[in-house]
Amino acid sequence: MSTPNSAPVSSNGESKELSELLKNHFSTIEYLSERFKDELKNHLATENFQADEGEKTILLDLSNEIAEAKNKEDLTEAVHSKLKTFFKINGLTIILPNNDQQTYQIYMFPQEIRKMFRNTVTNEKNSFDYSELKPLLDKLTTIDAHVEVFYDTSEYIDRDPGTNYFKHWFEKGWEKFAVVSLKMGEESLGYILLHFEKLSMGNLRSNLLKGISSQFSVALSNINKMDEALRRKNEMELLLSINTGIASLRNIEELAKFIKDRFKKLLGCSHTMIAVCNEDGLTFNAFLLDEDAREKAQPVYLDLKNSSHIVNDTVLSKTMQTEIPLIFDLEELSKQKNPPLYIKINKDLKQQVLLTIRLAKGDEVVGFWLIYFKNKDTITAEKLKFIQSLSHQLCISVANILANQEIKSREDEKSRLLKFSNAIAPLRDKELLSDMLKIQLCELFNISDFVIYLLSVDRLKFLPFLYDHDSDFSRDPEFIKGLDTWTDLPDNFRALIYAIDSPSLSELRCERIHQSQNKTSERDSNVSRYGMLINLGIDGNAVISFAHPDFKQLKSKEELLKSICSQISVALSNIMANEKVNRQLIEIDRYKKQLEEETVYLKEEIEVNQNYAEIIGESAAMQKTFRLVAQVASSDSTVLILGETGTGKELIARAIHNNSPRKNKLMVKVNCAALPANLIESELFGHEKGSFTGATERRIGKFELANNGTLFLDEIGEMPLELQVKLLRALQEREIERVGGRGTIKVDVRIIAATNRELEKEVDEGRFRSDLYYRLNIFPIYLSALRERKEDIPMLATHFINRYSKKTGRQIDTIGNKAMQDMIQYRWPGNIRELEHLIERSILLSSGNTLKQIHLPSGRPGNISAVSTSEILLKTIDENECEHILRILKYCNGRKSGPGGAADILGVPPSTLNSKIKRLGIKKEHLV
Ligand SMILES: Nc1ncnc2c1ncn2[C@@H]1O[C@H](COP(=O)(O)OP(=O)(O)OP(=O)(O)O)[C@@H](O)[C@H]1O
Repeated sequence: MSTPNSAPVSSNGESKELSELLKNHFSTIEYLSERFKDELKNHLATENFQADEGEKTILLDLSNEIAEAKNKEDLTEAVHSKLKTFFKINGLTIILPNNDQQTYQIYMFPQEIRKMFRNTVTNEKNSFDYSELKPLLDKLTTIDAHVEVFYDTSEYIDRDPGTNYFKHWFEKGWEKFAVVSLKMGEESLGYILLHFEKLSMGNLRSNLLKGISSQFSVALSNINKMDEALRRKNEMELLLSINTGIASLRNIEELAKFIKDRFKKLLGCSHTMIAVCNEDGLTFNAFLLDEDAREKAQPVYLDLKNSSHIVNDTVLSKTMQTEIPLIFDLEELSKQKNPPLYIKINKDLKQQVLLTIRLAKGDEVVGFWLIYFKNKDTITAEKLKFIQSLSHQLCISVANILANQEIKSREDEKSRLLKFSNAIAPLRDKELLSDMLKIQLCELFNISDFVIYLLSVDRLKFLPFLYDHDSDFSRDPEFIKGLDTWTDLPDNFRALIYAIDSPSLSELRCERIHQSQNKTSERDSNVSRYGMLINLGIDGNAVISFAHPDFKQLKSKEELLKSICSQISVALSNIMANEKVNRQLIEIDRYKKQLEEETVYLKEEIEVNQNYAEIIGESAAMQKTFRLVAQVASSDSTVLILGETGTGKELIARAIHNNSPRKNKLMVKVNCAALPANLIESELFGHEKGSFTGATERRIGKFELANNGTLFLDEIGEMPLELQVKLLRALQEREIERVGGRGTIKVDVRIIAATNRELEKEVDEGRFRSDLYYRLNIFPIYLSALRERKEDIPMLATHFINRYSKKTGRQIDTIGNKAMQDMIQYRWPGNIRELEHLIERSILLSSGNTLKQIHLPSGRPGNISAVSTSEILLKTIDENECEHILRILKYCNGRKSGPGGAADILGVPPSTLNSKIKRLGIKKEHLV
């Protein structure tokens, strides 16, 4: 027959074997029953004792009754009735050893006696120490029992303080007792105590007593066997049901419920705990804690669960060495210095005994089962055996659950990694990646903030690359300043970086890089910084630094963190590659735009050069101008060209540029009057993408475009005051800042400015900054109005007739006298531009080879010049200009643009005319 140890029920696959086993048990019980009667008879027949016929009859009679006995109670009743008849005993007690063979139990009383004592004495749980009866039992052993020896009950009263049985007997008047030893071979099965009142003491007739003892012993032995078989059967059944139940458990909660529902009552324990050894083999973690204990011992109890404990204590190290359950006295254990938490908690919970058993798969110790009892007596040898059997089932269940947990956590980890990867893979923008990393890292690791630093190849410098935009340090000016700058690593941080050769979690407790991060950590002293190296392949390395309140918790997720860092590495490499491509695209785009703009300028230049190839003028004023141009051209000096509109300021500016060392670079023109005030800054200095509404792309400004060339600021007098400051700064610093840009850009530009305004007057009236005026007025060139150098008119007229004849395909060789006279008399408020335009127009309207008529404004030649000199002297240039524009507007019926429109006649672009109308305050009503 198998024992629970030799046939542990370990899996469903073995249940067939169990059924077989149970069948065997049943047949054993039946077989034993049948054998019992035969054995008794044989025993009597083979026993070599002298008995008379009467005794034999009694014995056979008893034998029959005993044979009918199904259990110990029946047996007791049978023996009692016979002994009462033959030996006139007053009472009978049967003492049986407990399984430990160390203690005994007054196991059975006949019913009659129980009634007699009104059930004040029972046969339940009344073990007493062997030592109390030792002298008596020793004597019995030596004299082999079957004797007529009477003992005084009174002598044993004091030896039995726990149960007081002897006291009861004595008080009943049973002053003597005799002992009959029950034996099977060498095995002691127990004793029968026969109680007598002194007077009724009779002859014990030892042969008969010996026969009864033998019969009783055989019967008891068989009943014991039957009981054992039954016990094993029950145990097997229980194990089978536990096996079936436990095999289906998939998680800790189910196991906890199973233990509570199935084991606790069975074992009679208060609560249990399962501890699982960690991979290091030196520590364990509470795997399953009984909720009954949890309710009583919060929150210390949770500490037990959330932290690792050392296996090498007095209890668990012993438990580890053996497969049998061990029993510890909690009182004793708690006396040791710094007892483990699981001992302390349970001592406080008033537990008396700790029973431990290891949970092992072969030689591998998976963990421990700790069972707490309030009372030591509840633990019986059967329970110990049973617990040992259960431990195998439990170990399998725990191993299954751990394996499930492992599979689940791997699956979780995989799906987290997948989720993380899906979340960051499509991101090509640093800001978006930073925000996504913050969300993901928070969710996965509960981090407070993070920064990713790129490390230079020599690991001597670092650059903050991605960071948590919500963190305190992201607002720290020191941190912001370092964002675009490679900075030397602090010594302590460098040492740490050198120490990390592969990605692993490191504490950065003393190695914080930025002061602001220190501040964050100091404010919340529970938060420390940690770091991990990120391998970027050919791009070198980076370090992720983050704040976290719990190193242990973080450490437990180190593997996941490593995987995440690998993913981050891919994302960083993508971003860096993307940034590189973007930078190159921007650069290409910039070159493209520059080329486009340069092409436009070159085209203009070709066109303008055709116009400006020849500067006509023989007058003294023009000769003076030519000299000045020659003087200043070769230098880098700023030139200020003054003169009425159309006097040739731009022409002179180009002449200066074309004769300067910068002639192979661009001369870029900015018409300060033609641009809305809010766009001039962007026009001059450029802008970054998104710096203002409409700035959909980054654009370089005229300053950058004119780099190494000349910037011609036409109509400088129209520049708004607020921009004059910025212009002045650019001229002084020789560097500009794009609108919305972060840094400054060095430029090497020669400035030529022009205006038809009297700048000094503008300065006096506060419309022009004096400092800018002085900055510009380094080399002034004044161009006289055409009316002041009328001697140039014939040459200019001839020049323009030639140009426009060719252009229009007309063959005009000469100009009629009248037309020439008209032109000389005319005042030319629009100066040479007006002359040029009138000639072009007149050519178009003429016929024949001679230009006979010049179509002067108002159609009345010379009428404009018919004003008196005194009238002219009393007017300012602005008043004069205002009047002239008004006159032309009226002439054109208010039409400003298009051929024959006011701008066309005045020889200015419509935008210039508009700004002049605005500046001079000309309104529609003035035209009436
Ligand atoms: N001395 C000159 N010889 C030939 N053409 C001239 C001369 N001066 C001016 N022009 C012509 O007159 C026109 C106007 O000249 P320009 O644009 O240089 O004048 P401006 O003073 O800059 O005018 P505004 O102040 O309105 O900008 C141009 O077509 C230019 O070629």
